[in-house]
Amino acid sequence: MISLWFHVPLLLLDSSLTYISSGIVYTHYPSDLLAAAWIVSLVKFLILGLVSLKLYHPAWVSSSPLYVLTVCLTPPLHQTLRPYVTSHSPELYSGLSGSLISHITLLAACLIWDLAMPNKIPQPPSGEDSNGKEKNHENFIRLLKYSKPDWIPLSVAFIFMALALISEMFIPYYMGRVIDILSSSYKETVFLMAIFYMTIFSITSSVFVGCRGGLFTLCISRLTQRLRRLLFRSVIKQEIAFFETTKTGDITSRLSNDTSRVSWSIAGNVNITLRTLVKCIGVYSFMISISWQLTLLTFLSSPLTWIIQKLYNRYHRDLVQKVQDSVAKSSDIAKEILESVRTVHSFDAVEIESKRYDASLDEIHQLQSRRDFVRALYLLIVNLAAQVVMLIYGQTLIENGFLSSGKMMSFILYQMESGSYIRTLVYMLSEITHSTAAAHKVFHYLDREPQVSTSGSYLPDKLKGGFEFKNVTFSYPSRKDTPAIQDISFKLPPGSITALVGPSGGGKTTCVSLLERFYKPDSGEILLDGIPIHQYQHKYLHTKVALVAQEPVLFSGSVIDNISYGLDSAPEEQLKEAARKANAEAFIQGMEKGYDTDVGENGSQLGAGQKQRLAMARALARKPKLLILDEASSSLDAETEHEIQKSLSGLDGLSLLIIAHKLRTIQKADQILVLEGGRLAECGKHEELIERKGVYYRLLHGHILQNGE
Ligand SMILES: Nc1ncnc2c1ncn2[C@@H]1O[C@H](COP(=O)(O)OP(=O)(O)OP(=O)(O)O)[C@@H](O)[C@H]1O
Repeated sequence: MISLWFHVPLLLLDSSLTYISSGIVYTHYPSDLLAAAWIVSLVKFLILGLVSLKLYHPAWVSSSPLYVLTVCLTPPLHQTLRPYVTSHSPELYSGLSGSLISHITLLAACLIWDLAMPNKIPQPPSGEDSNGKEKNHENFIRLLKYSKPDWIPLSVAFIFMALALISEMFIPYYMGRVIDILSSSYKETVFLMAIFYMTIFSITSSVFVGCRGGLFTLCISRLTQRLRRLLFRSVIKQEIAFFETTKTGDITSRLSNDTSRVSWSIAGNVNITLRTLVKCIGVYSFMISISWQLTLLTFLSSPLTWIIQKLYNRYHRDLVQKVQDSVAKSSDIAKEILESVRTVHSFDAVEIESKRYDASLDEIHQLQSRRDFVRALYLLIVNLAAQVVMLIYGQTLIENGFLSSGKMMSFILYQMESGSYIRTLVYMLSEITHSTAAAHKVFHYLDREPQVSTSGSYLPDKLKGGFEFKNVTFSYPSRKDTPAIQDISFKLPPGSITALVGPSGGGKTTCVSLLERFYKPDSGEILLDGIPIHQYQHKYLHTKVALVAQEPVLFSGSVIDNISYGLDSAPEEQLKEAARKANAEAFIQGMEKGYDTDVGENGSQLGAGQKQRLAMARALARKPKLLILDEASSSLDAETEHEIQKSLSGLDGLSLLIIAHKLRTIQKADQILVLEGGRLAECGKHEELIERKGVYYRLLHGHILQNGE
């Protein structure tokens, strides 16, 4: 369990280092054993930390630098706390005994931990983790590339950032000078100069900060917009199955939350990280120039801050993820309820649904409160830890005349800033990689290729319009093991009328979806004039096959906008002609603004029959070769239905594929295809099928009994 190759070299190196460095430091600095102990531990940490990285550490030591840090911190911490606990003053450790004590204590602690909680032993990083880090790195580079078009405003922003930092850094320095002037011999000109410089640096830093902030915000919003545009284009072209297996909430959350998160990670977080890094360097230079001893003490507290920050980051990140998930869940619930508001009302479930939404809001609130509480606690601990040690030691330096109170004041101001910079740096370094995890989700959609290819390029000069299903079998992606249709073959000759009938679940809609290329057949082929439909140019095919669904979707906008939907340019006369054929002209002209009347969101200002006729006009406006009417006349009265059929049958070369439950309307069809259980059960004319007394006969018989027709 205990790896000799890890512990023995560390122990030997530790004791030799303690021996040598103690000798040097204590001889040069005999008056303060405590400070010397901390300096020795810092030196040891730097050397041992580097060496330990090269040693293979046992599985139960989660990280070798952490192990070394604990070993190095134990002696000076012991020395610091000793006077308070035992009233003995700090004393010199001999090299080997000091190291042995800390190593043995730590080993014992590890063993007890190991025996008490074997499952909590951290595992060495797996290949998957390092892969993940690599991926994050790649994502980060890719994001940088997306920011390339903004390189000019970004560069200017960085220049403003540097100028703002330089100005900011002089402010605490001049504050200290003011205090020194006030507490020693007061000279008005010197005092006024110090105040003047302070004012100038304050003003310039504010101006530069404003310019920098404005430019960064501009770049962030431009990047967000760029990502959203690309993502939307990529998502919208995916095949229908993608939308069936992916929640809409998931997609909208990628579009709204993740894209802006990603932009922040690149422009925002990189800005903050660089700014903090430069500030850190500047602040520490000023601090060293004031007192190197105090600066060293601050450095020593930095690892502690670092560990606390690391732990906090991990916990905080999980919480933030949970908050995001619960927000997405809550908006999914709201969306679902609002979309089915009619059902909610008709079942009088308003109260139940309101409570369901309330519960989701409560969950968000609880998680957010927990996140804020943890943050407050963490800030308290971190600030206390850093300040106390430094203040005690600073007081000793002032008493011994090594430091003026003004300089101490400047130092405190710098030190307060430095602590927050270190925390920000650690936070940001992990936040950048973490935000690129959001980028990973965005890129996943961005890089996704539609499973149903839209790359066909065949554009015939002339099209007869004969469709054919050849041994087509298909199962939906969500039900791979149950085929929706099996080995179906039939032909739709140009200019013919075909009816698809059959019991519910027989596979009628599936055939239509395959014709529309919403899905790709698992086997078999669908041909148009003898050529597989996937070889035709996507847009061309969709002008030749038009669908009118039972509940057509209209878009907010005018009547004419809806009829011309998806057509790049179509003469107005062609659109009106389509409206006439769909028997829609009379009701359109009866409306206040005629063709310019707004139909409302999803055509809410139209009745069901009007919507169907408008959808039919939209389909006819593209001059299709095959018009699919999926229960498309269910909301029409018999007279309108008859009118439409009459005008459609007059269209040269147009084939009709009618899915109808009203079997009366299809009796004149050239062929009737009966689908049952995903198979083609019967095929023929109405009279032939009646004679056969099969599925169609049973369906018709049942239908007559039901409707009394
Ligand atoms: N999106 C889908 N995902 C998974 N299975 C589906 C999907 N759509 C339909 N199915 C299944 O495929 C089979 C054929 O369904 P289809 O909708 O094509 O039948 P239909 O004859 O049009 O029925 P109806 O007359 O009720 O509309 C059914 O078993 C159905 O449950």
